[in-house]
Amino acid sequence: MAGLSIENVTKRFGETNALDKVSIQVADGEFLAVLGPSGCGKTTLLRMIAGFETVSGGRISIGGSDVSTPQMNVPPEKRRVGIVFQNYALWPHMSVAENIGYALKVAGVSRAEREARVKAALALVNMEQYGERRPANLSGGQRQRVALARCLVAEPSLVLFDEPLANLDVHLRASMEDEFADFHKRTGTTILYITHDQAEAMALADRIAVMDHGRLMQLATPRELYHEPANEMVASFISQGMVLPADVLTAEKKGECKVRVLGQELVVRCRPGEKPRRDARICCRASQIEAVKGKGDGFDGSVTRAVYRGGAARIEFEPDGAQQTCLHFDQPDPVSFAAGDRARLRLTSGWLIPAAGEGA
Ligand SMILES: Nc1ncnc2c1ncn2[C@@H]1O[C@H](COP(=O)(O)OP(=O)(O)OP(=O)(O)O)[C@@H](O)[C@H]1O
Repeated sequence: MAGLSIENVTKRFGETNALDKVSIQVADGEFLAVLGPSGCGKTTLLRMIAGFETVSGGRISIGGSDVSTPQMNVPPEKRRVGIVFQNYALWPHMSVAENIGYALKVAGVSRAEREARVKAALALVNMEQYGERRPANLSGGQRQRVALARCLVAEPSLVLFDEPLANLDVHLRASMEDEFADFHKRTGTTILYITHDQAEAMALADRIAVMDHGRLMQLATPRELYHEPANEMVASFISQGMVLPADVLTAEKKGECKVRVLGQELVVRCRPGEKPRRDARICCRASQIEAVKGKGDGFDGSVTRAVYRGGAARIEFEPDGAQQTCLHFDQPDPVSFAAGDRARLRLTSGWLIPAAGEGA
């Protein structure tokens, strides 16, 4: 297996900057997810790593050797990059074993070696007993495992997953997530996993690269993305974080500072070196909002929506004088809030979003 280095990569399609100076280092054996909304450049990045697309600027190297620069492009078949697509593209008239061994056959690998490698690849995805089956007689999850085995048989230096679970139903997705995680643990394969599903990325990846409009917004562990988003996009994209205007009142001390938000003063976590400033933003989570009884510290407003979801209700709330701001939190049973109710809320904590330009 090998590491992957993406350095300052830019891709232009006419006027469109599909990727803009993206840099991502994937360590040998790491599982890295690339996450972002539709059109953020995920597929373009994957196609460039695989060699199907040239780079306009920057450099891509695999295992320390350059494979893409504006001057040269190592062809896909010479990169030893495996790809698992969302549509498995298995040959229906071939058995599972034939599907997996086909590329080896075309490459002139002897029958004995082919059989041994197909058997080993089937074992890697826990499909030893299915070699003689036709793809039509497999479940969606099993087909995806065959597609993975077919990619592994070529002994790739890294494996790219292109939204591999997008076609599966919810239950199967969950069990395939477990299988992929297990597979990664067993084999130590370097994996770059493209998805727009953040739950999937969080469940699987060591680190996640969040992209938006062709730019890398933040590259961090799932926990860090959730607790310490580097900018407003990541704060609101990951787990529906709420972004609220704030004034920073005190300088950072022991990773915290005092802010004023919606008229309430509170202490939030922050990066080292933060200084008092106006027009800042904090990110807060549903679990950091609570109802206040009486006239304690907090802010008044109206409940705009209460949706019961079994065991708890999601309450949406508009603070007085802040029409653009919608807060949401969960109220466990017994649910008392209803649309139209007046209420007083307070924030219990939050994260001060670094000022623009402070980097990911
Ligand atoms: N061949 C092309 N010619 C022109 N523009 C392109 C081409 N391929 C991609 N783009 C543009 O580049 C941007 C990034 O597209 P890309 O397909 O990489 O996004 P994505 O994140 O994979 O989106 P999705 O999740 O919807 O597949 C988009 O604005 C897209 O319209």
